[in-house]
Amino acid sequence: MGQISNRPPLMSLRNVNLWYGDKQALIDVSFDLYPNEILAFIGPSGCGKSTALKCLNRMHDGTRDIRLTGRIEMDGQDINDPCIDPPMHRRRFGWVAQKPNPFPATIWQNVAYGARLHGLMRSRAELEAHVEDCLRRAHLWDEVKDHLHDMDGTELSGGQQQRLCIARALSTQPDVLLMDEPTGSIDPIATAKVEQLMLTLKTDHAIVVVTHSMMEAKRVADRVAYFHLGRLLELGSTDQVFTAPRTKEARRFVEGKLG
Ligand SMILES: Nc1ncnc2c1ncn2[C@@H]1O[C@H](COP(=O)(O)OP(=O)(O)OP(=O)(O)O)[C@@H](O)[C@H]1O
Repeated sequence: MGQISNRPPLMSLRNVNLWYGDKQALIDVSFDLYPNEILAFIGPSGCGKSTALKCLNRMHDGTRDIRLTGRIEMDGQDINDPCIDPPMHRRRFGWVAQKPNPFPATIWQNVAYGARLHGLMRSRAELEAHVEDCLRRAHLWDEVKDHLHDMDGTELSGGQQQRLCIARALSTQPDVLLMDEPTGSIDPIATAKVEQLMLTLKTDHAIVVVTHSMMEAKRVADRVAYFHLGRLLELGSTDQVFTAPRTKEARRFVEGKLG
């Protein structure tokens, strides 16, 4: 499945099937996720990209009428094993949604929340330094440093809000960032900033990004997974999937003939 480094995979999915009630949304999906890579999920609407993303951090837990078979491992351990504590598992992931969704709270509180919830910092001074570090890593510090406590996250521009959400996602010191169309509702300049940020963040995190933008996948992804009607039809280097797709469905999609 297109190993990209000598390091073992951080996550492995094997023969994963998922049903919403009677409807099967994922069919026999297998792939590995490596540390420090950006893996993009592409494919037509409704093909299972977001569903696959949510399997990684067990975001489906608690959703009614869902059934999952197959095996999902992280660091070699079955993530759905009863001995895994779901909140502890979820802490290893940062989630960034399409629409920026900061909490209706100050910029500082938005970023401090995750670290506080999980008791990650030992003192107020450590927490202050951590909030600054997350905001710097999200390329937002210089724009907000004078308004950490007197401005709500919701008062920032759309692009700034999305970088705030990324800073918030970094707060729990995740191994993996899951991004569901992170530039889908921001303007081109803000998009360029978020894409640049993703390329910086992969030095410390694996990133899985769902995108409808072929250009974005080409600009940021190391590997691309093409989903089609619930199946992962093709997985390869970004260059291979875009220049020499192996399946006719992926070829039609990257040529813009299948939406
Ligand atoms: N909570 C749910 N309950 C029932 N069916 C669902 C649910 N979520 C998704 N589905 C269905 O599962 C299939 C896969 O949906 P999913 O959102 O994963 O696709 P996607 O590739 O991310 O789509 P898009 O690109 O439009 O966001 C679709 O047919 C969708 O209607």
